[in-house]
Amino acid sequence: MSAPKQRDDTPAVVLENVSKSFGSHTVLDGVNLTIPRGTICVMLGPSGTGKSVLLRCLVGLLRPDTGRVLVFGENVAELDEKRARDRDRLFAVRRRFGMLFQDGALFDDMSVFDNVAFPMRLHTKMREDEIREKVRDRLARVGVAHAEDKFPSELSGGMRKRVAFARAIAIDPDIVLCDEPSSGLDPVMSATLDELILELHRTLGMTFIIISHDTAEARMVAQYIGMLANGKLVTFGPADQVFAENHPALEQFFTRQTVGPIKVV
Ligand SMILES: Nc1ncnc2c1ncn2[C@@H]1O[C@H](COP(=O)(O)OP(=O)(O)OP(=O)(O)O)[C@@H](O)[C@H]1O
Repeated sequence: MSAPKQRDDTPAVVLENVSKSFGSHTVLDGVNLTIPRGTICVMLGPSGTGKSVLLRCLVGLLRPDTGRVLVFGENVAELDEKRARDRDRLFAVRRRFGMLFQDGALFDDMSVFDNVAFPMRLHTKMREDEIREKVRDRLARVGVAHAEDKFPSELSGGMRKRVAFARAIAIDPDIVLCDEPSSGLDPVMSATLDELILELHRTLGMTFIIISHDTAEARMVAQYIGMLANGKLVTFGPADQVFAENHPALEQFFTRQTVGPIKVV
C-alpha cells in the first residue's frame, strides 16, 4: 500500500487514543492530540511520565498497544520494522524527523563539520561540495561557523547543543524533535537556545516538538502546549488557551508545589 496522499493542511502529528503499557504499568493512557504543521509544541510533564515513550512512538521505535499515530497522515503505529513491506514507509517517515537528543549525542571522534555532515552522507546522495555548503549554512544558522574543525570535547555545553541543533536540521526535516534542549544549561544559555529555536522556526518553518521540564522555556517558545501526568494528557491546546485555563497539574508544575494532582513516585 502506498502512503496516503496528503493535503497541505494535513497536521504534522495526530495521536488518536494512543495507549502504551509495559507489563502492568500503563505509561500512556488514551492520548489524543493534533499538532498543526509549522507550529512549536512543548510537551511538559514530570519525570517518568511517558514523554520519551511518546517521542519513540512518533518515530516508530515503539508501537503503541492501541491507537493511531499519524505523521503527515501516515499511520506509524501500523508499521513494523521487521516486516519488509513496511520498512521503506517507516524509513521515509523517520527521514522527516530531525532529532536533538538530551545530551547532544555528538560523535566524539568526529569534528563538528563531520558531525553535521553525517546525516547528509548517510541519507542523501549529495556531493561533497554540496555537503560542504550545507554544513556551513547550518553551522552559521546556529552561530558556530567558527568551530567546524573543532571536536566536541573542545566545546562548551552551549556550543555542543548548537552543533547538535545544526545536525538535527541538517537534511531539512519537516519535524524537529527536541528532548529537553535546555537540560544541563544555565538559565541565560537556555534562553539563548530558546531564541535560536524561535529563529530557526521563523526562517525554516519546520514543526518543532519540544519535550521539556522548563516552564520558562514553555512560556517563551510554545504555540501549543501539552502536559502529560499520570499517563494522561491532562491538557493540550494553543498556548494562550492552556495558560488561561491553568489546569491544576500545570499550576502545580509551574509553581513547584509538592502537593497536587501530580503524584511523585
Ligand atoms: N522499554 C521499556 N520497558 C519498560 N519500561 C519502560 C520502557 N521504556 C520506558 N519505560 C517506562 O515508562 C515510564 C516513562 O518513561 P519515559 O522515559 O517516557 O519518561 P519521561 O517522561 O521521558 O521521563 P524524564 O522526564 O525523566 O526523561 C518509566 O516508568 C519507564 O521506566
